Amino acid sequence: MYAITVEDLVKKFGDFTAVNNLSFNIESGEVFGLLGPNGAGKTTTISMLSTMLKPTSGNASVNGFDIRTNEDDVRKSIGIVFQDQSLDEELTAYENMDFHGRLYRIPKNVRQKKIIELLELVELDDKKDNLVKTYSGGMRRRLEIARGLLHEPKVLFLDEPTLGLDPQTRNHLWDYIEKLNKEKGITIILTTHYMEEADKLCHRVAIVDRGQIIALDTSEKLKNDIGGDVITIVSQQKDDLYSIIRSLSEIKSIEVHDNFITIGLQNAEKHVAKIVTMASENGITIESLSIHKPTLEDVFLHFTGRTIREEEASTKDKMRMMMKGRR
Ligand SMILES: Nc1ncnc2c1ncn2[C@@H]1O[C@H](COP(=O)(O)OP(=O)(O)OP(=O)(O)O)[C@@H](O)[C@H]1O
Repeated sequence: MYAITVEDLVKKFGDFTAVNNLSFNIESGEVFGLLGPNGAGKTTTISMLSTMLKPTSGNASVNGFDIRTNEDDVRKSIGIVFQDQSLDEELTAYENMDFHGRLYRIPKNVRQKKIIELLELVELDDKKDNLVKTYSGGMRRRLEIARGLLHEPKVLFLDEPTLGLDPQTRNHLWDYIEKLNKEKGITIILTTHYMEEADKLCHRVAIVDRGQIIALDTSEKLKNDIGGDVITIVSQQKDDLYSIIRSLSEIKSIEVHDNFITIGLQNAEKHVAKIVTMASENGITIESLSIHKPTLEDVFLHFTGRTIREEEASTKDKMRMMMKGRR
């Protein structure tokens, strides 16, 4: 059974198309990732699915409810944790949860029990009476996730759940997200520009670029399609090198980029000497050469010819954290 169906979904802001004809389905109980660089249209997509934004055209349903005509039922059946923090710093964790539970009109006795159970799940029960302003970034994010689950949604939307968190806290949060999915069977749709996050957490990944899905499958399958290993060669004479080695039968894929070539092939270490010899015999200088197992970055590069621009992403992280610090 599908928790989410999306058909030809489009969102335009004036002349600009932020989401361009997306179609995909998410199985009930799946952890599904939208992976892509900043501005790819990930947040816009989940904003439409959570009924915070109206689509320009197309159809989608969440838990069987139409996002255009059945907004209230969609909202009641989902939990949302968006990028911008929405906790009340001057309240305790328990009070933040309680306030949310009242908004959803959860009866007091059920509410009290559920709050403790969820705070235990994210291991914040012993800090429940501390003010949120004393919490670390990771604790706040855990609390937001617990709060998003209070009304027992079947589907949870997480927009960049670990944005700006340090690697250790990020790992920790991944464990909670996995636990939620396994223990509670909640369908999770998350957006991320961290490839390791999509790789680690998601059963299937949709790689999004410029408003479109450019690849969708399990991370394993996406990476296997590139070839068993990837050789990256930096050379000023990349075009010459390309023409010399392109017809080697062991090469599964070969692409020329700005100042380097990527080659997908099985058992790279067996063939690398031959490639270097061919280069040298033809007077081609290799500046550097590396071999690695394919990552989702390679998949992105393969489909778009660009990298996911981690640098740009991390600059944006820093800006966001600075803005949060100022509040
Ligand atoms: N309200 C809006 N008005 C005009 N343009 C918008 C609006 N919201 C988003 N956009 C544009 O739509 C594009 C997609 O934005 P979106 O936030 O969905 O990207 P994203 O993949 O989630 O990236 P990020 O992680 O940076 O949020 C961007 O170019 C953004 O500038």
